[in-house]
Amino acid sequence: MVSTGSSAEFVLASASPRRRELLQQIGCLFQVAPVNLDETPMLGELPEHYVVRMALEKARAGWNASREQGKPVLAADTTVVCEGEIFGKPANRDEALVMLRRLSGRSHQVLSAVALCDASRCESRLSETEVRFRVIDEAECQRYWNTGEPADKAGGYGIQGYGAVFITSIQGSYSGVVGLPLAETCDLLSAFGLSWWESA
Ligand SMILES: Cc1cn([C@H]2C[C@H](O)[C@@H](COP(=O)(O)OP(=O)(O)OP(=O)(O)O)O2)c(=O)[nH]c1=O
Repeated sequence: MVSTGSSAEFVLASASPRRRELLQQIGCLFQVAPVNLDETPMLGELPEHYVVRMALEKARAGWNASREQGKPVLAADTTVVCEGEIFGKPANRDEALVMLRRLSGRSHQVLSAVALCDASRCESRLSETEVRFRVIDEAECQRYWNTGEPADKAGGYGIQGYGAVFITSIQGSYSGVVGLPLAETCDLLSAFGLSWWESA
């Protein structure tokens, strides 16, 4: 449950409703305090490096903003990788349509990193999932944009929404594609002595 005050075991440094819902799904007690960072990849940065760096930077920024509470801070980053190229959240309709056309009829990877920081350390875990799209035609790309779903999602689609109709196979972590890989997240929480469904 999202809790306020002393019952929260950690802080989630994220504005993503998906990350909140996934943590609620496994019974975590946490509070939410989003951070705002520049998410531009560095020139030539490898996708794996980028996504882990972003998750660690968000968790560190969250820790710095709330350190007086002394609670560990969890953060995550999700990116779509198509033919080696990083697809973040589309800036506008045209960018979303370019992404959807590129994803059509081929496989891509979804990388999700989760990071946890406290006073003494910051650690991260990385999840990689292979997702295959069927062919999507131009009219479908445009109709999909009009649903409003692509705008705030890496790669311009949501597996948990209408976007599911494009997906013919997935190998890896469903929760990782949605934005927070739960097996890796629980491993990280355990490493810091934090619980999940025991608190439900
Ligand atoms: C591929 C995919 C991404 N997404 C979302 C998860 C993330 O919220 C978003 C990727 O952007 P992120 O930059 O990882 O996260 P965010 O900006 O939404 O939130 P914050 O940085 O505050 O934690 O895309 C889905 O919801 N479904 C999907 O199928």
